[in-house]
Amino acid sequence: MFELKSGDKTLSLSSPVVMAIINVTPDSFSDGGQFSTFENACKQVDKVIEEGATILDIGGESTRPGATDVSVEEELARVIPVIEYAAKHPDIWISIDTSKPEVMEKAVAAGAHIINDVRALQAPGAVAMATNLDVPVCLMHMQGKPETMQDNPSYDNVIQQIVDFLSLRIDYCVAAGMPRENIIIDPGFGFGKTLAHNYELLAKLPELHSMHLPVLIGLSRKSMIGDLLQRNVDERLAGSLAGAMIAAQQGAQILRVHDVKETVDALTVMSATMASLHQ
Ligand SMILES: Nc1nc2[nH]c(SCCc3ccc(S(N)(=O)=O)cc3)nc2c(=O)[nH]1
Repeated sequence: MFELKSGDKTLSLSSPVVMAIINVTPDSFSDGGQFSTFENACKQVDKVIEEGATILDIGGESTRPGATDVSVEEELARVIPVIEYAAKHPDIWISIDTSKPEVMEKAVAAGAHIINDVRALQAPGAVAMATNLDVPVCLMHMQGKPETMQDNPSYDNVIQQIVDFLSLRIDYCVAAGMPRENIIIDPGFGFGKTLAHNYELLAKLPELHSMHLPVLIGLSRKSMIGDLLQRNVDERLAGSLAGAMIAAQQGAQILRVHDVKETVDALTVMSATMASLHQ
């Protein structure tokens, strides 16, 4: 099965792992920026580690629909102190959610093990930087850009176009010298997709396995849950857990979530069930 290697660490992905969302942004869509202060972010780090998170995804730039860009300096000022704090925990894996090469470089120097780029390393210098850093990289599909991606998402064949985009990005990265084993793929729920596109994507996740790479998915508390259930962002736990379990059943290896404790419990029930098949 798949495993991630970063420095002298190895993470087995033989069963799904939980990636905890740590937003260090004042305008995060889900937590109303409550973690915009260093202290709150560190409290959240401690909480999700206690709850069983395997990876922390630390982000200083909100990429929710309508979000605007943040400067390199501002992004660094937000994320570096939190990465340094989290890196004190020996066993936790740390992912930096960024598209900027400078942030990637300083985040890895501060202790990050994985790069998570919602723009699939399309920024100038990003492929070279990620290749030189030689850490696992998540390449995600987004149609358009956060400011406008939800204005009118349209596809002829959503899953095929996502597979084609990711294949192109993978080929480009490998051609630049990145080991294919460093790559994680992600269809980008909510990044330029309608409600129908998101559910078709969830249903057809197995089609991503043709790429023989680990799959990361992030649907936690997103509009595909909220719009379907007509629920506010703080009432989307049950829907998010249902989506996470469907994704795990469909073979996703990394689940990016807000609600760690609940997702870990749900995954434990699922993994126990699957384990019984191998006895
Ligand atoms: N690899 C990876 N990284 C991620 N980082 C984020 S931040 C979420 C931004 C957002 C919020 C809300 C909606 S919506 N309109 O669907 O509710 C869309 C995007 N997400 C992901 C994801 O999925 N993968």
